[in-house]
Formats: sequence, C-alpha cells, structure tokens
Amino acid sequence: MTTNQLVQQIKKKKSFLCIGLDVDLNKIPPYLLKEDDPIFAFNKAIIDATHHLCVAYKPNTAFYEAYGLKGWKALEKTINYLNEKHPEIFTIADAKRGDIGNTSTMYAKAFFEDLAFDSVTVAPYMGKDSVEPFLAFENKHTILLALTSNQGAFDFQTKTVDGKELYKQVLEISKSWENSKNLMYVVGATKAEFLADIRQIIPDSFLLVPGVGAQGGNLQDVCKYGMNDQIGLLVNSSRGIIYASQEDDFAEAAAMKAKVLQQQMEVELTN
Ligand SMILES: O=c1ccn([C@@H]2O[C@H](COP(=O)(O)O)[C@@H](O)[C@H]2O)c(=O)[nH]1
Repeated sequence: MTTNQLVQQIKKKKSFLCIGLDVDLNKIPPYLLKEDDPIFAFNKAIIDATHHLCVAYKPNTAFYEAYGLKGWKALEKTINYLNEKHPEIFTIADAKRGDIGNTSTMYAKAFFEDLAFDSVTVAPYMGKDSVEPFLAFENKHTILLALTSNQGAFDFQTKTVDGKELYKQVLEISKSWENSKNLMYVVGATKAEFLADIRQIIPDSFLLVPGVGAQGGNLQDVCKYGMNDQIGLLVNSSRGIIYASQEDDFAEAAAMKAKVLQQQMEVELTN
C-alpha cells in the first residue's frame, strides 16, 4: 500500500487507529481454546468487529513466536485473512528486526514477500547497511524505532552523542539513506513532549505511535504536536482494545473501545 492510499483511508474512515493484535492465550475467553487455532479465531473475531473503525492492524510477532510453529501459522492465517478480506487495511509486522545486510534481506523477504505485510518495524542500532535492505522493497514501509514508549528509551535514545540526542541522529541520518521515502518512524505516545522537535526534523514522515491506553499516553497531546497536513500518524492500542473484556463478549467490547478512540480521532481530524 502506498502512503497516499493510507492517507485516503484515514480520511474516509475518519480514523488513524492501529489495533495491536498481541494475543496472549492466558487472556482470551476460555471457550476459544477449544478451537483448532485459538489465536486465529480470536484475531478473526477482533478484525470482524473492528475493521470499520481502524486503518491498520499490528500483530507483534513476539506473541506468535512464543507459541512456536502454531503461533507462526496463526500469524500467517491472520495476515492472509487481512489481505484477502480487507486489502485496504495497512498491516504492520511489529518484529523489530535489523542485522547485517544479507540477513536483513532475508528478514525483509520473510515479512514483505512470504507474509506480505505492508510494513515491518526495524531497529536502527546496526546502521545504514542493516536498514537499506528493507528500504529496497517498493511500496513497502520500514518503520524505524526512533524514540520508544518505554522508560528504557532514556538509557540511550535521549543521550547526547556528538552534540545531539541519539534519537535525533537516527532521524536525521536515516533521511539520507537510499529509498528513505519508504521510512516511517516509531515514536511512543508517552513521549508526546518530544514530538514538536521530531516534526522539525521529519515534517512529512508517517509516525507509528504506540503507548495510548495501557501505557498511559495521551491521544490529544500526540495529535497536537505530531499531526502534519497529511495527518502523518498511526496511533496504536493493543491491550486497551483487544482485552476490553475477557468474556464471551470480547469482540463487541473491543469494538466499543475502538469506537471511543475513533471518535476522539474524528474530533482531532476536524480541528
Ligand atoms: O516504543 C514502542 C514500540 C513498540 N511497542 C509495541 O506496541 C504495542 C503496545 O501495546 P499496548 O498493549 O497498547 O501497550 C506492543 O506490541 C509493544 O511491543 C511499544 O509499546 N512501544
């Protein structure tokens, strides 16, 4: 999917919500555990109930890898279901990959070709030659970790290196990489006060913003400092939506939580 198509979807749905599919078998309704593939059954119910309220889904691959082959199969079924039923929806493999060049190429093939995701999250720490193999894929997006939502972001990302904070170096230097038009960036909703500075460096890039809901980030602050004239935001909530209820009504409860966020986003889009 191109960035323009994503912007059109945001305008059409009046939503820049991304729903995180972080499935924990200890948190899903017990009756689903009797299904052949409980993870996919859970995801399908969530997608069926919420697809009209969001523009993106983000399975975090850790929640699938933790269940071995069955987990990976469930991830494959989930992305195939999304691509077949809802090709207009932007898909994010939150895998946080990145390695020496030939290995990164294999990671990119895994997520862009085999699983056919629109995007994958990548760590910038190994530098240009670890990220450019992802950027080489046309109409696919590499979402680089810039300033993450967790407390540990202050351990390295905000430290000054050569007179500038490391996360700012990541933003500035990555702009010069080949095919940098295919870059988006992760900025945590819990770091909204940094967004004005970030927009000075990357005014036009899309940001994936996790951390509203369970981590306490504030949607209004994110919009105030992070939105650009093409919206430029995908705001993610995972646990706050998919575990709104752990009873049989989980899908309806998820839709209600997603609706609340979508309505707040609609207000922000009309402001
Ligand atoms: O900086 C980051 C980068 C990624 N994440 C991921 O987003 C979701 C957030 O889940 P919630 O349940 O809405 O807190 C999860 O998959 C994280 O691994 C992040 O939180 N922060």
